[in-house]
Amino acid sequence: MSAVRSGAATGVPRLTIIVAPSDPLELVGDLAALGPTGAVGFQVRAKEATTAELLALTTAVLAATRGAGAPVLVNDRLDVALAAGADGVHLGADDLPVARARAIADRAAPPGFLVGATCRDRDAVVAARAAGADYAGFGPVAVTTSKPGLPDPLGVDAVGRAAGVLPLVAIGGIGPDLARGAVAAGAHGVAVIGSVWRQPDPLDAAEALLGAV
Ligand SMILES: Cc1ncc(COP(=O)(O)OP(=O)(O)O)c(N)n1
Ligand SMILES: Cc1ncsc1CCOP(=O)(O)O
Ligand SMILES: [Mg+2]
Repeated sequence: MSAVRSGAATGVPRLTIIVAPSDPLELVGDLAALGPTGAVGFQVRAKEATTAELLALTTAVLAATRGAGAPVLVNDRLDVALAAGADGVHLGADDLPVARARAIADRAAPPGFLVGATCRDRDAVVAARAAGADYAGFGPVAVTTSKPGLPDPLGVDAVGRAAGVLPLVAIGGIGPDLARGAVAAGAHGVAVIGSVWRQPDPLDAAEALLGAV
C-alpha cells in the first residue's frame, strides 16, 4: 500500500509528472488516478511549442485528468495557464517575475491557483514566499539528463537547509530512493520526467514514486 498523503492540504501535489508533447497522452488519465485525490499532478512543459500548441496540449491534459481531480500546471506561461483554465503556473528565472504573476493570478484566476517558483537555496525560497509563491521547485537535487545547462546538483542536504519556508518540490534526477530521501529531508513532494516517462512501465514507475513520497 502507498504511504502517500494527499496533496490536498496545500493544493501542491506530492508527485508532479512533467508532461512534454512527445509523451504518451493516453497514459495521463491513468497516472492522474493513482493515489488519493490531488496526490498526483501534472506540469505541462513544452519548450519548443508555439503558444497555440502549448494551449492545445494543456487543454488535452486537463481533459484527461479532470475526472481524477489532479492539478495541472503550465510551465513558464501564465497567459496559457489562464487561457486553458489550468490550476497554476511554474516560473523560473527567465519567466514572468513571481510577484507580477501572483498579482495577475489574484485578479484573473480562481482562488487556489498555484504559483510555483524555481529556487536553488533557502534565500531564494524566502524571496519566493515574499513574492507570493505557493511552492518552490527546488533543484536540481541530483544529476539529470532532462534539462541541459543546469548548475551542479544541490544534493538532499540542501533540501533540508531550505525546508520549512514554503512547500518544496524537489526536482532533478529524482527516482524512488531520492524521493524518499528528499521527503525525509523536508520536501513536500517531487517533480519528475525521466523516472516516469523513460521507464518501461510509466504507471508502475509512478506508483513506486508515490509510495516513496
Ligand atoms: C517543479 C519544478 N521545479 C523547477 C522547474 C524548473 O523551472 P525553470 O527553472 O523555469 O526551467 P524550465 O523547466 O522552464 O526549463 C520546473 N519546471 N518545475
Ligand atoms: C526541468 C528541470 N529543472 C531542473 S531539473 C529538471 C529536469 C527534471 O527531469 P528528471 O526528472 O528527468 O531529472
Ligand atoms: Mg521556466
